[in-house]
Amino acid sequence: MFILFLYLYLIISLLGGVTVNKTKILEVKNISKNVKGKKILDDISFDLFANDICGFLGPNGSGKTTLIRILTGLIHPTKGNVVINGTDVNTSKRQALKHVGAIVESPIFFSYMTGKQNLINLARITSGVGERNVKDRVKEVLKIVGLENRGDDKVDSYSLGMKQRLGIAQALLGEPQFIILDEPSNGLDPVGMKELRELILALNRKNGITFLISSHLIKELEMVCKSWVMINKGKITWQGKDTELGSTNEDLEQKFIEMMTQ
Ligand SMILES: Nc1ncnc2c1ncn2[C@@H]1O[C@H](COP(=O)(O)OP(=O)(O)OP(=O)(O)O)[C@@H](O)[C@H]1O
Repeated sequence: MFILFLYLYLIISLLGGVTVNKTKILEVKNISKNVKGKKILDDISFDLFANDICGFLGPNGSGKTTLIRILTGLIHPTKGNVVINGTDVNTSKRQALKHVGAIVESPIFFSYMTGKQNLINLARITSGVGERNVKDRVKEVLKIVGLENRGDDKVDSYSLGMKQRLGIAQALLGEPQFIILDEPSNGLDPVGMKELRELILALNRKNGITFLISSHLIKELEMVCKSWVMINKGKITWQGKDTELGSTNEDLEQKFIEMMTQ
């Protein structure tokens, strides 16, 4: 009898463990956005759980950047709520975004300064890293993104891929649990895309960082993403996990094509 109870206890504990890992990082609840009488987002809802890498896929003009601007508190939704780590972005923006790093559109740097100087200035203004720790943290993030040997060079000598990695270094300054990237590989060559992909996968695996990555390029996302939210004309057309797709990449492409022709 005791063994049976022990067995049941172990099963319940294990199930409990699974539930703990299912921490909700992001809740997008019935978001709509109207601009100048035009409905740009229409009742968008989805959740994102810890340790996921979610591909936010949609054709040009489908509303991806608008939603990301809402998630990062840059604009308000017309209706609905965004909750990050249990805190509403609309009512407590600072708290909600405390452990969120984001690159919305292209990261902006002063090109006449070095990568290191840019990061030091940003860390002082935005990251909440104490002055004594700023230089150490900057050194750390430059190493994580593979720019430790280029930190003393001016940003205008960087390739686009390096600028994008510097953008991720910037997003990492505040030790985020969740990173939002809007079209991160825009304009990158295959080498830059590969480096970015490897960086995202490493940050997810080693540091447990959750990602939401928007793009209109399936090929770019399919090698890193574990779940998907697809939108077209401001509405979700499909959302699900990799495991819900078949074993081939064509399944995802097929979903995207079906979505485009709806
Ligand atoms: N401030 C604005 N005023 C008017 N229209 C806007 C505004 N912001 C966005 N839109 C329109 O909303 C739609 C969605 O734009 P959004 O930039 O969110 O799409 P997207 O999916 O990010 O596109 P892309 O992949 O081309 O970056 C577009 O038709 C765009 O023209």
